[in-house]
Amino acid sequence: MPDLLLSVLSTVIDPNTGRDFVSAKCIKNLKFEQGVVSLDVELGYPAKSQSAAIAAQIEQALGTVEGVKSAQAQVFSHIVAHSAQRGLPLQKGIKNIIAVASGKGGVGKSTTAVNLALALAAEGASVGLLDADIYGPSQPTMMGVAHQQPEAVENKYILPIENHGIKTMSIGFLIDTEQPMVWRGPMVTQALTQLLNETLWGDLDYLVIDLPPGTGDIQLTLSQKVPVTGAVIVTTPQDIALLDARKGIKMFEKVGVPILGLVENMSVHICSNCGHAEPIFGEGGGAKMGADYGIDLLGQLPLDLSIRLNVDAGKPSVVADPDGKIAELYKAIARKVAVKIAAKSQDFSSKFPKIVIQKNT
Ligand SMILES: Nc1ncnc2c1ncn2[C@@H]1O[C@H](COP(=O)(O)OP(=O)(O)OP(=O)(O)O)[C@@H](O)[C@H]1O
Repeated sequence: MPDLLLSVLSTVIDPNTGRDFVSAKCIKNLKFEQGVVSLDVELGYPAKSQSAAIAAQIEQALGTVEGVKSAQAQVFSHIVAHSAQRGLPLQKGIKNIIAVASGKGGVGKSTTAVNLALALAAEGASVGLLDADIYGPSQPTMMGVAHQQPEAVENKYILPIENHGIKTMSIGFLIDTEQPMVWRGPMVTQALTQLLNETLWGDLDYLVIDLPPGTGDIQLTLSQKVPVTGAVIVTTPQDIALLDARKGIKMFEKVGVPILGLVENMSVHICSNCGHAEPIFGEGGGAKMGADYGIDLLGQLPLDLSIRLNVDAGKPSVVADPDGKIAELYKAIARKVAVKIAAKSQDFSSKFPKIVIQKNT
């Protein structure tokens, strides 16, 4: 019987990965007793909003097998650590780091980063958000923690600020944003490494880093020093933003950080009066760029007043309207990001070449 059950299960396709649950090694503890099948389904990514549907899909397939009276599937997620660029040692307690970047400012990188972090948490993961955007640290406002100060522990560590179910730390808490950029620039890499290392994050499945916009020295150094599992690039459909986004892609390629995909923000404007959709910044740019570079388009967000109002109010769309259309778009992006990470290597060996010094005899 178990063989027959497994062969039926091997025809059931996971809607998130496109693979069947058997070859993806998700099926555990399969039991068959007196006509009752029970099994665990282990997913490598968080998908709380879909676990009931996945269980139903599996139970229904098993229910068609002759001799099966009932089937019960328990769906849960088990998120593991994946290797970072060039075998950089991982951050203690943090399984995966996702960098959110953009080629230029103002394309909605921070809005995407915060909603992505909250969507991963809504899907059941433990998540942290590190705001490294030196030009305009906006996460304290977006997360509704603008006037809070992180507490120091033993004069050595700092506690992240918790709200909406995730832990947030911002470079805005450390640097003086009133200081001219020329002062802040050289300090930022050190301040950021310090923030990453000295924040008591606890155990995290994912840490989302909101990088500063652009592709200058700061970004390059950060993407060399921070062990990143993968990067998400945010762009608007305008040509110029896409040109800048191309520079972002090149930068990550240079330092060996895998690109998880592209988010096209402000894709279309939906008129709040008549519902008419208008592609103000052009159409299809993200998809075309994705195709040119072999990068996936993870999702498209409309230019929607509620997205701005929600982040301004410190309650991003994923928490302000968790079952709404916008939250659904962010959750779908989050699942795609997590699925892509789950498919990555778990080989933690260093990719640096070994240098052997031989003595001449
Ligand atoms: N899809 C959207 N619909 C409507 N408004 C949006 C959308 N995405 C972002 N915004 C708004 O656009 C502005 C810029 O967004 P955000 O701060 O996220 O961009 P950024 O790329 O991180 O900018 P910076 O480079 O300054 O850090 C914000 O006021 C935000 O609320």
